[in-house]
Amino acid sequence: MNNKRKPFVAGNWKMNGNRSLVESFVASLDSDVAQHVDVVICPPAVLLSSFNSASFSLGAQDVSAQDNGAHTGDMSVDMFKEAGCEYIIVGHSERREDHGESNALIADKAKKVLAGKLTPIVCVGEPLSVREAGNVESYIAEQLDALITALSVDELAKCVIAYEPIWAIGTGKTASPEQAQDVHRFIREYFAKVDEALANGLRILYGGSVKPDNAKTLFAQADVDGGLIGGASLKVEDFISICQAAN
Ligand SMILES: O=C(CO)COP(=O)(O)O
Repeated sequence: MNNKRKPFVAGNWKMNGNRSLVESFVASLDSDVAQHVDVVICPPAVLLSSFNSASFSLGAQDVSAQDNGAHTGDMSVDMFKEAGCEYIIVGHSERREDHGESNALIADKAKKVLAGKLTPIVCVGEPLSVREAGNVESYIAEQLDALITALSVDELAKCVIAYEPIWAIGTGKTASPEQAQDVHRFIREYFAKVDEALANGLRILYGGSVKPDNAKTLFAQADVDGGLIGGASLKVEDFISICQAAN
């Protein structure tokens, strides 16, 4: 963690949670937790309207790349904005896998989110086979290239990047702090080739089996600016300890 960049912790509830979980978060997550950390909860879209708290921000888990129209089941940036979202996750590996989302589509989505003046949290990360073959950097570079091609330097500077190795998501196999730092450094250096100031200011989150007992060492890495938390963001005490670890 670098003290020039404000720490950031986002909880991605995925397809989990209900109104009673929302209530426990609103009751327990007070503004002390979010004093020095940007705290975001990304619940399923239907739960967004149940949140009423000024202590943390809201995010969506995905968005359409279209403005409106005949796209059954999709939701637009404007809709999420009206529902109180400040952030939208795009390119999560589960969206890439379950819905065949391409790097180009994800870059379009990020551009649309920025046009609506919200912040995209853009996910990248490799499957185990790519890591075992020693191709992590070229794989991540290809994911970043689509974004760098579609967005201006000013737009890129407004993004948050999340590195989520697929083999670490929901598996309990967290990347070691060194593995996380190696890829985070690579990502920052890759952006530095575009623009140094952009790279220095960019917040890069780690995601993949972050828990209260490993958060502190992960967040202590120089290029890890916080986390994107799945399973542990469904337990309010665990999520609070992870936010505290980022403080
Ligand atoms: O995919 C993730 C967050 O977006 C990480 O999930 P887990 O924390 O459950 O591994």
